[in-house]
Amino acid sequence: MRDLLNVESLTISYRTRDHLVTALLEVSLTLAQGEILGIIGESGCGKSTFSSVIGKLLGPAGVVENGHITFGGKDVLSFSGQELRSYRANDIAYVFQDPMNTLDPTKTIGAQFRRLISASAWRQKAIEALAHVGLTDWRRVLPSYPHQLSGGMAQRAVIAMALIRKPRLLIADEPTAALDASIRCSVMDLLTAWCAEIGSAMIIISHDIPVISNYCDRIGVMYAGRFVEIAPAEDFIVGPRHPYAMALLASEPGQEGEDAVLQSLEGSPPPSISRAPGCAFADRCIYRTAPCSAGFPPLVACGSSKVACIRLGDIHGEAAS
Ligand SMILES: Nc1ncnc2c1ncn2[C@@H]1O[C@H](COP(=O)(O)OP(=O)(O)OP(=O)(O)O)[C@@H](O)[C@H]1O
Repeated sequence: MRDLLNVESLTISYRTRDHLVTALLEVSLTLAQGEILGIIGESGCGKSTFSSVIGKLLGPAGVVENGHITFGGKDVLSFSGQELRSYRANDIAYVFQDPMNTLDPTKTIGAQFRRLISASAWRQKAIEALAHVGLTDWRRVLPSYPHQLSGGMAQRAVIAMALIRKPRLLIADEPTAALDASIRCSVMDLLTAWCAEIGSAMIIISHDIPVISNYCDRIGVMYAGRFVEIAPAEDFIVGPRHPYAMALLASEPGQEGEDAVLQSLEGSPPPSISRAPGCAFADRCIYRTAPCSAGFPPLVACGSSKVACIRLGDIHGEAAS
């Protein structure tokens, strides 16, 4: 499969009143056309920064200190004016956690579709898009204001608006976290089915590991501003390699051992992302040794995965290739 997105050595900070706060450190990743990548990691590890910068949506405090992003071979960070507008309108789309923050509360759903589609056939296209996400009662939905819809209906309308222009990449940041548990699967089903139909790649950010493992081709685990493991979903779910990924998975309900006791992930991520040498997870890692503090391990191939840990051979009895 051809590459759609290429992120190379990306380092990003936020400017605060008196200093720079690091958010991403030397992050590299490739996404193929049509591929679904899930990103997991505790709060503050850089997931939202990573997803925002792909759309050049960092905001005025964000500083790209280093690195490149190419999308379809074009240099995203150099986009401005019409080129940036066209990229955001046609190539990528976002679905965020809370549909009420995405939709304009002062306009009906119909008016919001009309703003998106300039063609005179906007109504028919909107009806078809709503049907795609299971909202067949368009006579009710189109004249409704967002607050007149349930959370699930509003998120389906957001998905319809995101996919109606057939983006090449959809970024879904916690797309079902604000929805009732009973409809999460159906919303994920329709989101991924529609992306597959139009050949759109997806990046799904979620704290929900079962969701990520069910729907994604690959899983990227972030810790303190870096990817520490990137693995095919089916390999990851049966055997994560990085100690942080192992601990994350072991702390998931359903992963209790024979004693029926769920392991907890001790400690918490660093309050701010440090650029000091050494593995950022070492403080919490049961496998740490003195060399872990010497320099950050790069992501290296390990079977079909990439893992950033110098203790891989000792932990799993296998050498990184
Ligand atoms: N506007 C900002 N100004 C200063 N620091 C910021 C800003 N936005 C994010 N950060 C910092 O950048 C780092 C990465 O944050 P980011 O929001 O990308 O993480 P995240 O993994 O998405 O977290 P969450 O799961 O809570 O959304 C954190 O240390 C965070 O405090």
